[in-house]
Amino acid sequence: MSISLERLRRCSIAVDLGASRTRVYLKRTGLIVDEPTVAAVNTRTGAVIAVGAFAERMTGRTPDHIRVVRPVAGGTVVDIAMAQRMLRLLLGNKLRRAWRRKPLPSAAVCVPHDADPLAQRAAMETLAGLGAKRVELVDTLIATAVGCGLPVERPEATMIVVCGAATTHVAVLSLGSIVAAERVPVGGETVDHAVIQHLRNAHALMLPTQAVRPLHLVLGDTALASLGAEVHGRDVATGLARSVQIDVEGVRNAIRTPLTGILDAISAVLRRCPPDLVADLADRGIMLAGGSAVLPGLDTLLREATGVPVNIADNPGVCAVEGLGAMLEGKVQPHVLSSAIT
Ligand SMILES: Nc1ncnc2c1ncn2[C@@H]1O[C@H](COP(=O)(O)OP(=O)(O)OP(=O)(O)O)[C@@H](O)[C@H]1O
Repeated sequence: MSISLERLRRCSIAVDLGASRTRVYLKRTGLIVDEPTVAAVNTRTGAVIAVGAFAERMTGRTPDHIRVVRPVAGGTVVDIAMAQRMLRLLLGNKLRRAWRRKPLPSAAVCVPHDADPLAQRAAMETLAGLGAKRVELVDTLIATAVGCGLPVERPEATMIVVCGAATTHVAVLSLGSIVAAERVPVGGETVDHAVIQHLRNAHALMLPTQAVRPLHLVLGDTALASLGAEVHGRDVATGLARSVQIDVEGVRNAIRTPLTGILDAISAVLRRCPPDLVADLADRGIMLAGGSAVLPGLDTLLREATGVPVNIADNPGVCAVEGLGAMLEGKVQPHVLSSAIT
């Protein structure tokens, strides 16, 4: 995936279509959309009745004729038509105004490092269907590294761990390009399922998916965690509503188990790197990005297992689209990404 920085500067919007959230950056304006990648459809009429946060709130609470769908899975657009309808509604007037200013615009879109030609094509068609005359594809890892403000242009190793909803990417970058990268199917959703499974086994309680995030917030705050937390769900046996006081340590362990997959990916990447680059990482450490970077205990787990410093990016969820935005605005010097972007 090699594209020209000059062509990127001609793009008017940058899009990051994630399995969990969709982010859009409009040139000279900034981030204009940061919403869940969700649409609610009336199956009788085929009409999209809600998108984004409103549609996400409907999950698990809809009557038979309303279906909540996610057009992106694992970083790949799986339903192009639905992704276009969702984007159109999320952008609304903002898109029309931008399109009016520049009638033949180009758009840039992030795609996973290992996206196959079909996945790349799906991302291009999604944006082309919105009226973009040219669509530039940029590796999500490069965009995220730029968005985190990492000195990727230097001849020394930088390790980035991008922990999203469905997947985590681990990569070592040097001289503006990716030396080694690995993807594991572990992310925020995997952790949510592990927590739900734990409460089912330990407390015979079925927890709604939307109740997991408040639990993460409690676990991430030592003072709140020491007070414990009460969760509401459905009793597995009786089917009735029930509340339980959770065992904080048990939930923490449940979260830690799937996260060990990320450690395996880090080891695999390090094994493929030349020794000089691995030595650099002892000082520079690991940069954690992606929405799940703030999962309680992830940074500590990585720090303890690798023995190197681990930093969480500021606004970890939006690093990719902000990095892409910086390329559109011409804030990235050509020498910075000389080998990844020609
Ligand atoms: N405060 C938080 N605590 C725990 N998890 C969080 C928090 N904020 C976001 N997440 C998790 O981050 C994930 C979303 O991350 P991100 O926005 O990077 O996803 P994405 O880019 O759509 O996913 P992918 O990269 O897999 O396509 C969700 O699974 C969500 O549960």
